[in-house]
Amino acid sequence: MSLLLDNVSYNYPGSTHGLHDVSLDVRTGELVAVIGPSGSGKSTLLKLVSGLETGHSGRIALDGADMSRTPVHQRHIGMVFQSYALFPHLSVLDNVAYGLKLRKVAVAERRRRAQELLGIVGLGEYAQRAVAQLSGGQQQRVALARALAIDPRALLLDEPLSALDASVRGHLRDQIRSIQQRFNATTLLVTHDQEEALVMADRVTMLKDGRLLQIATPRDIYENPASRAVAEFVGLSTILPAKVSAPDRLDLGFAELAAPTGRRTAGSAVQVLVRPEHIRADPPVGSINRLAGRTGAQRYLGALTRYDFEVAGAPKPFLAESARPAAEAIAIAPEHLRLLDH
Ligand SMILES: Nc1ncnc2c1ncn2[C@@H]1O[C@H](COP(=O)(O)OP(=O)(O)OP(=O)(O)O)[C@@H](O)[C@H]1O
Repeated sequence: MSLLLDNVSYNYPGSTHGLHDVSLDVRTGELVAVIGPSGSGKSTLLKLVSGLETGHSGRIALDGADMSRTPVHQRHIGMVFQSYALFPHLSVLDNVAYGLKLRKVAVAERRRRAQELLGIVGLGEYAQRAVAQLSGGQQQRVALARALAIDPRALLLDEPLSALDASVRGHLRDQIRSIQQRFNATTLLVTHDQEEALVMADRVTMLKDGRLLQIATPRDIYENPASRAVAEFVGLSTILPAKVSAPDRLDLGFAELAAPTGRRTAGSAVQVLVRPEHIRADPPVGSINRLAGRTGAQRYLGALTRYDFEVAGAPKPFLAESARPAAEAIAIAPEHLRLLDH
C-alpha cells in the first residue's frame, strides 16, 4: 500500500497552526521518519492520515483511493503511540486481539492470530499476563503486535520509543524495524530523536512551522541538507556566514577557504556548514584550508573527543570531533564544506 499526501493543508479551528501544503509520497513497505521541532506539525500529520482529525484540504490517499471521507476505523491503519494506550484490564492476548474483535473475527481465529503476533514480537509466553505486569518495552511491543494484528494498510508510529530508557530503546528500534520490513508495512514514524530517524528510516522528512522542508534518505539529509534549518536540526555542525570571493573561493571574514561554489557568482552570500567529523586535527603546515587556533571546551566521549576549536576572528568556535583534540590547527577538505543558500 502506498500512502500519498498531496498538497495537504489543515488549520486547527480558530488558529493558523496546523499543516501547510504538505506533499509526501510513502512507497509500499517504506518507512518514512517525520522529524521537526516541537509544534512543527508531526502529530497533526499522523492524526490527519489516521482520520482522528478531519477537515483538511488536499488529498490523502491509500493506494490511490482518497481517504478524506473514510472514518477512522474503516481506514484500516495500525497505530502505536508513545503512551502505549493498552487496556490495563485485559490480558496481553486480548489486547492484541482487540482490533480483530472489533472487526468481528471469530474467537478462535483472533486468538490464533494474536498468539502468532505475540510470537513475532517475542512475547509468546506472556499471552495470559496482565498488561500492568509488563515492562515499558514489553508493553510497547504489545502495542506493535496489536497494530499489526489487523493487517493494516499503513502503520503510524508516534514517538513509540520515547518513554523508554536508552538501553531498551536501542534494542527495540532494531526489532521494530525488522518487523516492519518483514510485514512490508508502509510506515510513518514520528520521532524527536534524530538518531532514531537516521537509523530506522528509508527516508527522513523534516517539518517546521507546519511545512515540509525536505524529504531525503538519511545519508542525503545529513550530508546535503537543503537549508540551514534542516542542517541545524539533523546532526551537529558549525554554520558560519561567508561570501563567494571568486570561483571556488570563500571569504569568511577571518579566513579565505577553498570550497566548491558551483554556479554562484562572486559576492553571493552563503552559509557554510561543517560537520564535526570532517574537521581534521593538526594537519601539516601548508595543508589546504588550514586554520590555526586553539582548543577550547572538550567533552570526552570514549572513542572520540568532541571539542571547540577557536580561530582568531571567527564569530564562534568550530565544533570538531576526533580521537585527540587539535593542539594548534585544524583543516577542512574543500569537499566537506557545504554551502547553504537559505
Ligand atoms: N487541538 C489543537 N488545537 C489548536 N492547536 C493545536 C492543537 N493541537 C496542536 N495544535 C498546534 O498545532 C501545531 C502543531 O502541533 P503538533 O502537535 O502537530 O506538533 P508536533 O510537531 O507533534 O509537536 P511535539 O513534538 O511537541 O509533539 C502547534 O503549533 C500546536 O500548538
